[in-house]
Amino acid sequence: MPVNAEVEPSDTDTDAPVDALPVNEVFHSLQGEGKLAGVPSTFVRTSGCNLRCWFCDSYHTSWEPTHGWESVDSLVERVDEHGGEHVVVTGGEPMLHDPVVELLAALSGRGYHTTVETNGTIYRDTHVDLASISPKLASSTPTEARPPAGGDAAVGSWAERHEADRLQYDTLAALVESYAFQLKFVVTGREDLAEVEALLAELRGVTSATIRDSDVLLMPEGATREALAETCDLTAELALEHGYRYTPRLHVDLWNDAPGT
Ligand SMILES: C[S@@+](CC[C@H](N)C(=O)[O-])C[C@H]1O[C@@H](n2cnc3c(N)ncnc32)[C@H](O)[C@@H]1O
Ligand SMILES: Nc1nc2[nH]cc(C(=O)O)c2c(=O)[nH]1
Ligand code: SF4
Ligand SMILES: [Mg+2]
Repeated sequence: MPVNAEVEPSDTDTDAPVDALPVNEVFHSLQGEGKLAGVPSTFVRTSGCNLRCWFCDSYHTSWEPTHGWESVDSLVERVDEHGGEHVVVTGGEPMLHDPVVELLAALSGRGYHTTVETNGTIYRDTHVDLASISPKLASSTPTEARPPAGGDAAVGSWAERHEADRLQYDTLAALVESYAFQLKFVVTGREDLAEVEALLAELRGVTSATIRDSDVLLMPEGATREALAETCDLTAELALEHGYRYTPRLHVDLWNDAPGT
């Protein structure tokens, strides 16, 4: 059961087929972010999210979700066709969907290393080799003055909903206690670091897991090379100042976040 079981699979069809996931894309690329940056990986991108970051680089899984329904068996077959050792399950928010549990168990059973990219608001008891947790800071909250960057969807009630739901310490604690993890924060400005520090102090206070500074990654905000160029120098400076790790966004550097990368 998810820790916060009241989360609804918002923005996904209500007539979801059993054992199927709403899938936006499956592709093979280099892991662009985090401790495994540079590792060839097959990505399964589910659609639908319980949050709405203004900067979301996957607009068609959050603000205007699109997907086809695909069974776990069919997804495993498609992953097998790409080959390799590493699979990244991402979204949208992949932990929203019940069949993600079976998908991760099946991938693990076939010997894949699994990374789950998650916003850290929903816990699932399943097989995860690396929980790549990206808790959302106040600077991610959409407002009328800061609407979604990837399209013209209306902010509407999402300002309040995102703000209310973005941090769930019981869920973050369950994730870091259950799985090998990284905590990956999107940095938009210097002011974000006070919130990172406060969040880590709170989380370290409520969990028995050890959170090393080297498990904390600062990632510059930017869905394009131009946007990244504005934030990467400051993010590197902040990583050095605070003793945290810097993570690049290799897929943006290499391919400008083109579809399928
Ligand atoms: C699209 S999200 C999907 C997984 C999950 N919903 C989450 O937010 O962690 C994948 C990763 O991209 C990051 N991300 C999204 N938009 C970004 C942007 N404009 N700049 C930098 N990172 C971004 C998220 O923080 C997360 O680490
Ligand atoms: N190459 C590449 N690496 C990634 N790492 C995390 C991604 C994501 O969207 O979750 C991502 C992505 O979209 N592409
Ligand atoms: S939580 Fe992830 S998928 Fe959802 S809006 Fe934010 S970045 Fe996009
Ligand atoms: Mg991405």
